[in-house]
Amino acid sequence: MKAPVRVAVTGAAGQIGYSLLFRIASGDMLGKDQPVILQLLEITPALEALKGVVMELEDCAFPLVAGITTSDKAEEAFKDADIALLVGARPRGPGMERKDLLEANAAIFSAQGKALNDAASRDVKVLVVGNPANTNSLIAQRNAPDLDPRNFTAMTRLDHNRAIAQLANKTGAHNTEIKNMIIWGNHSATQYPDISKTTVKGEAAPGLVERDWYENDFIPTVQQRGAAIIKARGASSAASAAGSAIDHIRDWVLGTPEGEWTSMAVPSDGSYGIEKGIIYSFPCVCKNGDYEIIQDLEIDEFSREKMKATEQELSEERQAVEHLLP
Ligand SMILES: NC(=O)c1ccc[n+]([C@@H]2O[C@H](COP(=O)([O-])OP(=O)(O)OC[C@H]3O[C@@H](n4cnc5c(N)ncnc54)[C@H](O)[C@@H]3O)[C@@H](O)[C@H]2O)c1
Ligand SMILES: O=C(O)C[C@H](O)C(=O)O
Repeated sequence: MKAPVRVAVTGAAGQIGYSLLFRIASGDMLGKDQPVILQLLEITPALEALKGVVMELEDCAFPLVAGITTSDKAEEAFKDADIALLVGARPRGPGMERKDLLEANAAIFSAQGKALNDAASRDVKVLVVGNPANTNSLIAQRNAPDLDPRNFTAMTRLDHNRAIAQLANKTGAHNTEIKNMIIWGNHSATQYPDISKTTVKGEAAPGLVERDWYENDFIPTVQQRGAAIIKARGASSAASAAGSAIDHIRDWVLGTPEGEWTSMAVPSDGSYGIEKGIIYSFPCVCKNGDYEIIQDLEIDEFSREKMKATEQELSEERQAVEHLLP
């Protein structure tokens, strides 16, 4: 039996939490042979609701759950955490952009960055889901100077999966027959879903769809999918967001499939001329518990412009929270 992995989840009584926890507990994230200890963080008024979620987790009698703790103190929830899923934050409502949440949510991520710095495992892998995810991840990272800055990531896997689903619908292929999608940049309406390197059943995707569909249907649909779900559901995506968080961590820990990449928002190292330090989504491969940005992909003028626009937005977000970046 493997030693249990400590997984901290914030916002554990929220809508994403309600889907995410059960999938982690069932082994979807770290494997069916990997026991987990769930360390759940909520704000004090939500602890009662969290108690109910824990009762349900207990009632599933999951073989892989080696322990569950709850707390309203970040240092307690992050104690020795190997993985931290930072979900707890305010979601947007209709008519809002994700960056409208920056002010409301930024304080959460500076406090949680400090708590991770003080309490988590020195190798903790951090995924920020709470919006605006990329810049919240930057805030947490900069408040955790003793941790590896590369281990602070944000989620664009949902956008990646959405893009695959759109292209699968259009081409009549199955999701699994679509490889090497790319989401560049911010988890926002400026993100750039790029199919220029994507294959569908081994064939280059750009040759299979009309350019007009790609530019005027596919790209805006993926960019606006979060808003479309809020409009239809009256609440932001939850089960699909949880599923993508599972995919992001699973690939990071257990590796991406041979010959394929995924999209992860990670600290830019200057690859593709993107400003160093911002948390920007790149095509990444994962191996041995680490990720690497795919290098040397050819970038045409159309792509360059779109990559720059989303970089620009992230630079502006960074400037807006400068006072929270020690
Ligand atoms: N990156 C993505 O792709 C993606 C996708 C979907 C949602 N989101 C974002 O995820 C976040 C959570 O969404 P949700 O639908 O679960 O929201 P929700 O309101 O249902 O749940 C959020 C939970 O976080 C808790 N919380 C608030 N402040 C906290 C703190 N300081 N510490 C711990 N917990 C805290 C709340 O009490 C609540 O239970 C939102 O910001 C949403 O916009 C991101
Ligand atoms: O769109 C939102 O505000 C929620 C989430 O970021 C999403 O993409 O579904």
